[in-house]
Amino acid sequence: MQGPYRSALQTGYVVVSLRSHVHRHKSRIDRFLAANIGNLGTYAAGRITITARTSARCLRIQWTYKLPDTNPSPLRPLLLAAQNTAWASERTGKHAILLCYHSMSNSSSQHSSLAELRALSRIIQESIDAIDACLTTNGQEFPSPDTTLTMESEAARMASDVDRQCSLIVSAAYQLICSVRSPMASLVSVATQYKVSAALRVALEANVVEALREAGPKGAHVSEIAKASCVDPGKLARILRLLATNHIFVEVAPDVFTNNRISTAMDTGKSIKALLESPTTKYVGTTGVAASVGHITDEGMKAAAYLAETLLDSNTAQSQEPTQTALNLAFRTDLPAWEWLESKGNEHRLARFAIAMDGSKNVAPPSAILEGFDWKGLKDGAIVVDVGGGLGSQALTIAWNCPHLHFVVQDREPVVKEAEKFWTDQFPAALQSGQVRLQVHDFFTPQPITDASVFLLRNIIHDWSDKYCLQILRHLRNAATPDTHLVIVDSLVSYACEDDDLKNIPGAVRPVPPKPLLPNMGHAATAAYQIDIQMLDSLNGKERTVKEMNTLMEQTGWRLVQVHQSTTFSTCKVIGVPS
Ligand SMILES: C[S@@+](CC[C@H](N)C(=O)[O-])C[C@H]1O[C@@H](n2cnc3c(N)ncnc32)[C@H](O)[C@@H]1O
Repeated sequence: MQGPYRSALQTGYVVVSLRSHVHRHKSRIDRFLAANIGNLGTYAAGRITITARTSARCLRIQWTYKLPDTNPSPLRPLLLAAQNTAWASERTGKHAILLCYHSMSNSSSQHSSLAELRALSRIIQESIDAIDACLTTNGQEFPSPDTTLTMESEAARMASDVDRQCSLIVSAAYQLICSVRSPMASLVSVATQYKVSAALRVALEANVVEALREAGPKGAHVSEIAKASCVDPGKLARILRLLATNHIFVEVAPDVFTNNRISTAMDTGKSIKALLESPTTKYVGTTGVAASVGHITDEGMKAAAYLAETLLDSNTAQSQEPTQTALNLAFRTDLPAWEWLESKGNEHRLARFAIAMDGSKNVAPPSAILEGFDWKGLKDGAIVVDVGGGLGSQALTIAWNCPHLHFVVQDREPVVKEAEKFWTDQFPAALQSGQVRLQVHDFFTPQPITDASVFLLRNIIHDWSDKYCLQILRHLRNAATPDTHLVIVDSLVSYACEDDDLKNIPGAVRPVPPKPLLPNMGHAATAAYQIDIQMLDSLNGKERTVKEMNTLMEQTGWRLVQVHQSTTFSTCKVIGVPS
């Protein structure tokens, strides 16, 4: 045994340190591994495979690996293959030095938890390096948190490679926080999160973002900001301080606040004068982000407050009915959420919800609806029915990109009225030419379009319990031709553990994130699980797993043929054909 190996073994580590090309040392490493550790891995100049072992006490391998100039992605196979392995890389010029720690079965728990912290921090570092490489290649800048948000300036973050690395960072960073913060502090932090939500709604309704925009880059004292509403300045300062402490707004001097990138995401773009003159049209003509924040922090949060009462009451615990939800309890109504939204006194909520739904397309890249299904490959004049299409914003994106298709956007009567205004504003020619038709239709009744090429259901299935989804899907199946495709667009939720059962469904398996991240990407995926609870508390609906979608299809005469996975909210696709 040569020097460094022997001394490392004596201290509980094996160190293979190679400062030049790996392949030159292959036979030496293989001999060493065979003699000391067994068949741990094979090496080649451009490719490294590690097989996880449980019998090794502890292995640390350090070697140089020649990287392409810009992209460190060849490191990924190593990451995926090295089960139970925390890893990291540092880029040094054209070479990366990888450190790979193989957990020891007899290592102390204190040591392994520190190794986990290091592993998480390395994932963050590696992802930043990868973002750096992508942006350099694309000639883009990463958007600074201190700048004002525009959709164009988000383009760099939305590029799929960058988006994936950002998700890894979010997942690792939150796991790191939960690992280092005291458990009591973590629980209290989570239990009091609703205070942040409540404060956010105050800032939204008090027109703070718009007041700060008008104040300019130096910001404004809270006594000025408070003039955009009737909120007491002293109380508003406390609201804004809580938000600034959570990186929404910046307190630049005592009681003086400015906008930042996150706060400007809910800028309606309107003047304070216009907002005060016409508060009911606040969200009209906006991106929908402010409307979403309003919807979630108003009826969403109030409904969630009654979740335990609903789930633990034996009268409602097993219910699949949209009239026996936490929202029903919170707002003391017997109406399902859709009818409640349409009832007198809720006009502002209905309008806000429609705009929020339309704006949800901005959370994902605009092209998200176009991915995972071959819209362009549909024949000339093929009919796409956007079932429960809301204003029809998905149909609009497809129509812009596929002028050879025809569309029928169906919804409830009050929504269709809103949709008429939307299309008249956005794409009047499509209405005039008949390329797009708006149709009042209740999807619990027989489907009138019997020659559709596609039935599109975006954010519909998640609104309903199984009992009702079966009715919707059966009506569509009865109206389908043998060539009709069913395209369900929703957020597919994964288990928070590994799931080997998906391998037989094309497209269903998601890339496995590096350990020790959770297999479902943890905090980076949390929005889907939060929306799942929103579906539960307001509709008795749910976000589903691939298997749950498959079961619904099997029971209604559809056969699941393809899944298109995505980590962004409401952009997964489950595609079926008549069975
Ligand atoms: C969550 S929104 C989704 C809207 C649209 N698909 C989208 O992705 O933007 C659900 C839609 O279902 C509609 N809806 C609810 N019940 C319905 C019914 N019985 N028949 C038709 N549409 C209905 C609602 O009015 C609402 O527009």
